[in-house]
Amino acid sequence: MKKPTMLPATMSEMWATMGSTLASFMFLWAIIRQYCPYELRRFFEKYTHQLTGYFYPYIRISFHEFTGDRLKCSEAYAAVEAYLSTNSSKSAKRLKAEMGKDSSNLVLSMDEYERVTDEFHGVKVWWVSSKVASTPTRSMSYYPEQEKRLYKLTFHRKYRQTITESYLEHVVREGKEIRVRNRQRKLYTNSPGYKWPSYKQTMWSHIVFEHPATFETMAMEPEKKQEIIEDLLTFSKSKDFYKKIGKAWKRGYLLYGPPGTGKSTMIAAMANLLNYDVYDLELTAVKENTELRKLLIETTSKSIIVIEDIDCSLDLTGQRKKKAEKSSDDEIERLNKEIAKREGKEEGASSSKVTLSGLLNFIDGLWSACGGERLVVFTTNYVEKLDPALIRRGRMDKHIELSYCSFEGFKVLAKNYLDVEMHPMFEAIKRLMEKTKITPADVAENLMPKSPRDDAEKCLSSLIQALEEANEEAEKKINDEDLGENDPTIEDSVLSQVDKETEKSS
Ligand SMILES: Nc1ncnc2c1ncn2[C@@H]1O[C@H](COP(=O)(O)OP(=O)(O)OP(=O)(O)O)[C@@H](O)[C@H]1O
Ligand SMILES: [Mg+2]
Repeated sequence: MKKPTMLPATMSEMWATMGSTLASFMFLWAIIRQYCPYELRRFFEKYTHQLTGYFYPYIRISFHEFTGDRLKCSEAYAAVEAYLSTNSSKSAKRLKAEMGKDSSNLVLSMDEYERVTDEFHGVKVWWVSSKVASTPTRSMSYYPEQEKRLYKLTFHRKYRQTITESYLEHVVREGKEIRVRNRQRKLYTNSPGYKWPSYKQTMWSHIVFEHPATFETMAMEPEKKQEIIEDLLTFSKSKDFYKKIGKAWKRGYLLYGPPGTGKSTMIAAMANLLNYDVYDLELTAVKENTELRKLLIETTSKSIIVIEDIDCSLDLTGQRKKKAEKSSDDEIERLNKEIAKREGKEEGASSSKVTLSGLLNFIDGLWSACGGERLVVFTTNYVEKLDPALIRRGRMDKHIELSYCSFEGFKVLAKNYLDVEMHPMFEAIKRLMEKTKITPADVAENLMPKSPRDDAEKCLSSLIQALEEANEEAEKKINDEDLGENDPTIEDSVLSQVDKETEKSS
């Protein structure tokens, strides 16, 4: 017969014994930690882990924020973060709030060291967000300790298969969808003030990308516009095709043309069409090739990497030119160097050591394949100055010329700026445009109403006036050139002007 009164006594005795055993063990462990040599401690730790693993029926999976020695933000971590942002906001008690897409909604996610439970097909799991201090690797040992964030997933070992085979896939899939839904597109730039590797977690700084340009608002020939749109859309849907042909999923565009013809505007329109982020790479702020590679690795998928005015960014021009191929460009360069010398700047004083081969590697080297789904866009005003190696197909797959405004282009601008599709003044504008070069930027400026009283007619006549002036100026220039060709006094006057300015400033 059972003695019911005995049970509580036995239980309490048992707890008491267990408590004191635990306390003794912890005391012993504290002594071991303090006095034992490192190897012996490792030995104890190893066997303690094995022992707890034997009795403790739970499995834990960690999702670290960075993979590959802090090289890249882990996609799994980002997916888990997004998944938990929706699923934890109902149950977590401490939440973080961030702005969501279009700055119109707040996105909540669990705060550090917060714990939430989730259920999947009747299986209960626990998620904890945590932080660990990471000791810097030997190469980075002069940098202070950094914190690494991670999520830990805990579940009973009998559900190992369900969790690893179905639940994790479900988390990543949903997380990615949520990320796309909440994503605010970003405009990144590499800030020149930081040294690599910096205390910051990433080499890019960003703001929300909010440029309103679209292909609809761009002034260019309709067929050319359609061709570019189709090219971009085909690229974005060709994941399997690129895999089949064994090519990294990326495409290079070279946009060239005079200033104010819409190169930068087109990049914004591309980003808006494809819903991509933009990485505006300031090449002159990059110290060396390794830094360039690091920047590349940190870019994410679905993005456009932009290098504007590539001819000005680096001395990439003429490196492979033969000496015999001297052109008038070389003459201009010589003049520029002379001016720089007189202004007290040393020749080639640029602090950037990025080389042409470093840049070529950036575009299509082995590292360029990481990330996938990316456009690389170069812009230049002087396409003929670029090294052919840089712009050959495969690197810059599509060359797009943006040129002076055509009548078709003007009609798009007139519709955008004035809501006018037909007007009797169009005929005169068409005639003038056929013989005068005017950039879309200049047309746009003239069509812009300058006061509330400015109507379509006022703006159109201002454009006609601008066109007539440009026409006169062009004719005058031609006449002057005929008269003063190869005038050596021009060079002298430029240099003496610089001399005067340098004297003044000193
Ligand atoms: N093709 C175009 N369609 C519509 N607007 C244009 C176009 N080209 C220029 N613009 C207008 O002119 C302004 C300047 O254009 P943008 O900055 O794109 O020129 P760019 O070719 O990048 O010049 P740069 O070579 O000097 O960088 C833009 O703000 C835009 O409003
Ligand atoms: Mg530009």
